[in-house]
Amino acid sequence: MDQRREEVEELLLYRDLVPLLEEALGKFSTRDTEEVIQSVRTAVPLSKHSGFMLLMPTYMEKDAVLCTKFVCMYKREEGSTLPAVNATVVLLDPERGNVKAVMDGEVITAMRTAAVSAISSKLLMDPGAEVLTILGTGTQALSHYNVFTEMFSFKEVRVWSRSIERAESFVRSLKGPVTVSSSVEEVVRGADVIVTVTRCTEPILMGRWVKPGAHVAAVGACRPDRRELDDTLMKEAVVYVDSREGAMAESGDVILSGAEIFAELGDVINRVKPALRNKTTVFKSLGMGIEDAVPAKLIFDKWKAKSSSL
Ligand SMILES: NC(=O)C1=CN([C@@H]2O[C@H](COP(=O)(O)OP(=O)(O)OC[C@H]3O[C@@H](n4cnc5c(N)ncnc54)[C@H](O)[C@@H]3O)[C@@H](O)[C@H]2O)C=CC1
Ligand SMILES: O=C(O)C1=NCCCC1
Repeated sequence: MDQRREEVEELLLYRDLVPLLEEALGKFSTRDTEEVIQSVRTAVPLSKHSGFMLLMPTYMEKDAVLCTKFVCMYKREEGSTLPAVNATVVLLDPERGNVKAVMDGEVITAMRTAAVSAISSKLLMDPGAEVLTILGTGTQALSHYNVFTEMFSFKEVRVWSRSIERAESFVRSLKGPVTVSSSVEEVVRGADVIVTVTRCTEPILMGRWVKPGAHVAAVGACRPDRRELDDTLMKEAVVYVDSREGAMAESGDVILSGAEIFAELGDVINRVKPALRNKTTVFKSLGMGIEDAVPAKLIFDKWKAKSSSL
């Protein structure tokens, strides 16, 4: 079965995905190999094309899910029409090893990443949070806007892009009211939740601008030499990650700042570590195979139910 983008879009809904991902993050953090086997992903450099291919195999024995994603990420010049991220998700039968489904991975990557950031915010933001800021105006910015406005009731949403024209054009594609700026400082001052979804390689978010007690979901800078956040923020905030091993291998913000990792999101879900909502918190997201395996099973099960009812 070959699931195209439109089909994935039709079958994958945040209201189904978010609780399943929360459960899966908890299972991952137990490190029980009967629940989840997922090593740090393999990164193959595509030097000629300024990119990487990431291979992300995952096995969830109890849930009978065997899955892998191939995702290629590239540095792109501004205005390039080529994709920055291109992904395919493959679901296999764990008993026989045959391929059950090949799915377009772009929507899965966009939605599951945003859903995990929303879970981090649900767990770690001030419950009275009113102001959301999104830094970036690409694919992830849109999926984050969609799930954050579906799950929470922010009074104000702000968006930043280096180009004010791009920010304005992004905002025109959204439903609700959003303010825009080309100054990072202006949009992050006073924000309760800040989402960083850029392809920058040097820090753009400075700790001195961040309101004490704010929550930052840091999604870009997924290579050991890339940054989105400065040392002040990384060292002053309480740092949560999706996977400790992943963050120590791949996150420039963690590795180069020398910041200490306090917990995985799954530790908070499992109540092994506290959610320090009154402190400034950073969730450093890198993405993990389990976050693709969960939506792949969900999409496949829904597709099967739909097909058998026809
Ligand atoms: N943590 C995770 O699970 C995942 C992380 N990512 C990462 O999230 C980031 C965003 O991904 P997409 O939205 O798919 O990319 P995109 O290309 O659609 O959007 C990137 C945004 O960053 C901006 N940008 C580019 N270079 C910049 C720079 N030097 N400084 C500031 N802004 C810059 C662009 O104008 C655009 O608004 C990327 O770094 C990507 O690698 C993507 C998928 C999953
Ligand atoms: O988890 C993923 O999928 C990705 N992570 C880092 C950037 C490319 C996609």
